[in-house]
Amino acid sequence: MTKVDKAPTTLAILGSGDFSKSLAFRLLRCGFCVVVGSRHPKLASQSFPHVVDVTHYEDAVRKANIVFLAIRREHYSVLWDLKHLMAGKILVDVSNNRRGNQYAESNAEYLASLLPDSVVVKGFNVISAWAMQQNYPQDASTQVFVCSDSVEARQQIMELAHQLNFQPVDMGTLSSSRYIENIPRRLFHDWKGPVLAAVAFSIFFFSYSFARDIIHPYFKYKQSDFYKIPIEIVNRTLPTVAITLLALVYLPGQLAAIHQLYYGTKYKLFPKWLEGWLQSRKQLGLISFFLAAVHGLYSLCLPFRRSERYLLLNTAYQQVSVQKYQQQNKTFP
Ligand SMILES: NC(=O)C1=CN([C@@H]2O[C@H](COP(=O)(O)OP(=O)(O)OC[C@H]3O[C@@H](n4cnc5c(N)ncnc54)[C@H](OP(=O)(O)O)[C@@H]3O)[C@@H](O)[C@H]2O)C=CC1
Ligand SMILES: [Cu+2]
Repeated sequence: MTKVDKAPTTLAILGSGDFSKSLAFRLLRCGFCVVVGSRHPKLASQSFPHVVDVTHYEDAVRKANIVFLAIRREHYSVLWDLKHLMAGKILVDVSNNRRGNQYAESNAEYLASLLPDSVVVKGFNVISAWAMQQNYPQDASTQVFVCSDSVEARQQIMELAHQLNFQPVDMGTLSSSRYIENIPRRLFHDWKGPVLAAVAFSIFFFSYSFARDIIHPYFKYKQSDFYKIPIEIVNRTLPTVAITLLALVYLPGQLAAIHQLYYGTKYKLFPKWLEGWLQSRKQLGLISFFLAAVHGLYSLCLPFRRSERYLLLNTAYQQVSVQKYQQQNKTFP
C-alpha cells in the first residue's frame, strides 16, 4: 500500500492513559499527525514524543475531524462540555467494560445518546495497548471489529484500521457494539483448536509408547511392565507432545513466509486455515510450556520411587562390573 502524497491527516485522542500512548505511537509510525487532549496537558506531554501535540480537550477536538476517546465510560461525562465542538465529527469509542453486560446499553450506544450530533464508531477495543505497540509492522492479521450507524464513517475508520496494519472487520450498525465489547471477555474462545490438538497428540503418543513399551514386551517376552503406565509412559508422552506443539508454533510462520514469497506480496490474505493457525500460536506455545513444565516436575519426582532407585543402582552396578571385567581382561589376557 502506498501513502497518498497529501498533508498528513490529523487525528485527535482524548485521554492520556496507556491506550492513548500506544495508539499515538502507532499513528505516528503510520504517518499521521496526532493531537492528544488531556486534563493536564503539561504533565501528560512528558509521556508522549515531542511531535505529538498535547493540549486541552477542547483544543484537541477543534484540530481534528476524527476523535478517539481513550477514556473510560465512567468518565464520558467530561465530554458533555465539548458537545458543540464534537458535532458532526467522528468519535471512535475504544472502551471496554470490566464485566460483561455491566450496563443496560453498550458503551458506544451510551456515547451516541450522550452526543447525538456526533457520529459514533465502535472499534479497536479488542487490541490491547501492549499489542498496539508491539506488532508493527509484521502482523497484519490482528482483527479490528468496526461498527457504526453511518456507513461512511464506518468505511473511513476501517480504512484507517487498514492503514494502521490491522485487519478491519465490518460489523454493521452500532447495535453490534455490545457484541464487540464482549469479544475481549471471551478469553478462552481461541483455545479450542490448540487444546484439541494437544489432546489428540497426547492420545497418539501415549498409545504409541503404550504399544511399544508395554504391549510389545508383554507378548514377546511375557514381561509385565504395566506398572510403568502412570509415570514412565506419561512422562514420555508429555515432552513429545510439548515439543510437537512447539514445532506447530513455528511452522505456520514459515508457511506464511512461503505464501508471501510465492505470491510476491505481503498484502494478499492468507488462507483461512493458515490464518487461524497463525492466530493460535500463543495458545499452542502456552500449552507446550505447561506440558514441558509438568514433564520437568515428573522427572524431578521420578528418582523418589523405589523401582527407579533400584534401576539407577542396578545400572551403576552393571557399569562398574563391566569395567571391572574389562580391566581384568586387560591385566590377565
Ligand atoms: N489499556 C488497554 O490495553 C485497553 C484499553 N481500552 C480502552 O481504552 C480506554 C482507555 O484505557 P486506558 O488508557 O487503559 O485507561 P487509563 O485509565 O490509563 O486512562 C484513561 C484516561 O482517561 C482520562 N480521563 C478523563 N477523565 C477522567 C477522570 N474523571 N478520571 C480519570 N481519568 C480521566 C485520563 O486522561 P487525562 O488525565 O489526560 O485527562 C486518563 O489518562 C478505556 O475505555 C479502555 O476500556 C481498550 C482496549 C485495550
Ligand atoms: Cu525430558
